[in-house]
Amino acid sequence: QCCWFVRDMTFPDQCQLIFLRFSYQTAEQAFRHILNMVDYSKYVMKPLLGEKYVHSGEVVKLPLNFVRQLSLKVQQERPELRCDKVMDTFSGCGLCLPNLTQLPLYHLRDHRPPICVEIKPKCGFLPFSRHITKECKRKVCRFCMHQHYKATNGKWKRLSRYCPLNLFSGSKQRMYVALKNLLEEPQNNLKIFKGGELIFSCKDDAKQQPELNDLIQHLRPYFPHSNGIYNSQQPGKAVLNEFIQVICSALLSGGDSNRSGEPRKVHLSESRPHCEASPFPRDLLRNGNHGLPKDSVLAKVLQVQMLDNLDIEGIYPLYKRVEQYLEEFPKERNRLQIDGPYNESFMDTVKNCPTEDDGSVEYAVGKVHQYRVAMTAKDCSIMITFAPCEEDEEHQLNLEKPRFTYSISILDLDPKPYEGIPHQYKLDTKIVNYYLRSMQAPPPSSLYKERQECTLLFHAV
Ligand SMILES: O=P(O)(O)O[C@@H]1[C@@H](OP(=O)(O)O)[C@H](OP(=O)(O)O)[C@H](O)[C@H](OP(=O)(O)O)[C@H]1OP(=O)(O)O
Ligand SMILES: Nc1ncnc2c1ncn2[C@@H]1O[C@H](COP(=O)(O)OP(=O)(O)OP(=O)(O)O)[C@@H](O)[C@H]1O
Repeated sequence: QCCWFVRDMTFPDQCQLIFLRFSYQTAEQAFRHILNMVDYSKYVMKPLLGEKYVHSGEVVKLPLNFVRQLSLKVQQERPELRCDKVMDTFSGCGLCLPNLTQLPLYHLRDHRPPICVEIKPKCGFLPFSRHITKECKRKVCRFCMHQHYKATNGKWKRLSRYCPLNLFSGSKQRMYVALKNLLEEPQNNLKIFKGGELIFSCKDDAKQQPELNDLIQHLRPYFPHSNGIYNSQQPGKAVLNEFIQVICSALLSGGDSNRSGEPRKVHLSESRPHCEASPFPRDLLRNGNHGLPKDSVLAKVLQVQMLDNLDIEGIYPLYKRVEQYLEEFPKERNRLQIDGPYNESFMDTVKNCPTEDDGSVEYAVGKVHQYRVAMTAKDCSIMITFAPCEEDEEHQLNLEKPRFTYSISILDLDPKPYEGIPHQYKLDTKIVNYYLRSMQAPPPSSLYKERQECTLLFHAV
């Protein structure tokens, strides 16, 4: 089943679209831009992240009258946070994608529609570049530092306890904590859909808290045995426990097994594996070096994020080298593929960039390309869609009970603009400075949502 799709909304119908919000001088330019996006997804992100996770979509032409009507409808229903965004109603170009909140070929054998969990995990490692000048960047992750800046500038009213390093740790306990923290304070990092309809996300009114009890009611039919067998005092919590475990299993599944049947693990991070801003018992952190299964969606995303091995502090001088060169030789912009095309040759530069700086513009361009690709992976989302399945179905999550069929995709794989690098450099400084300042005067505890006691219950998975 597909639907008309426009950013934060879904419209049940026959097909699915995302409209661009950029404004162009000509429809031709808009068409070329959207084609560029599809090529980037197809020739760069898909080979890096894996065929099975990426859906590149198809550029389509639409009647302008239809686009205008749709734009009016969207504008009325847009969440307040996104009211600064507008749809392109002039070019008539759109991107047609499968509806990832539904399962392909899932015909409602069961009365329970698919549940889809969308996670925007953000950067899952601590930078290890020698170019870093602020020591705190080696100890506290960008997401946790950024929370303080976002709270100060009013993007969010409360701080999130979610830490990407816990999610990407490969440790079930730390992943559990990360997902629990996302449920407590979803911000723009967690959305949940049921049958394609959004049922859980951050509230439009940032002061309001998302309703966990409503979510539990939605999920209860999917985990019927949690209602009584264990934890009979708190069946709601048992439902959430099981739900989190299903998400963890999906995030760790990869289908790649060595001879013993255990998934092969990769240890990607060269930096310390935990963030000092995320309180987690030391003994649990010491308890084994987990790593992620090689083909898991988290390993794929982290691997691409780590193409940023110089950090913005190392990239900015290289960007300036490129800028200086382009000032002298403006026609070289095309040869160096600064604005695409995103094809095999662009991908070659990303993959085969030398490790040592030889002072050339080619080295600088290669590192800048790698950085931009890593930025896409730091801002993408993962969608896990699952539904109850029958015993003999493929792609089952390896849980004793209940059984789910599932599909995992990575979305929002737009190229990040080359011109955005100076902004990234300034933002990095601001984030660090706000963090250091807020550490001198620690934030009032009211900035955090009150902690709810939540028992960790583990099943064999
Ligand atoms: O810079 P960040 O880490 O704040 O990420 C931006 C996101 O903010 P977040 O921190 O996830 O709330 C930001 O998310 P929102 O639109 O604010 O939900 C965008 O994804 C932005 O990308 P773009 O500039 O629209 O292509 C993102 O910008 P990029 O840095 O990825 O270009
Ligand atoms: N193929 C899809 N199927 C179902 N829902 C989707 C699909 N693509 C996107 N969405 C939903 O729409 C939201 C916005 O999509 P997306 O982030 O790709 O748009 P964007 O314009 O690039 O946004 P941003 O400015 O935040 O990067 C996603 O967070 C997701 O909830």
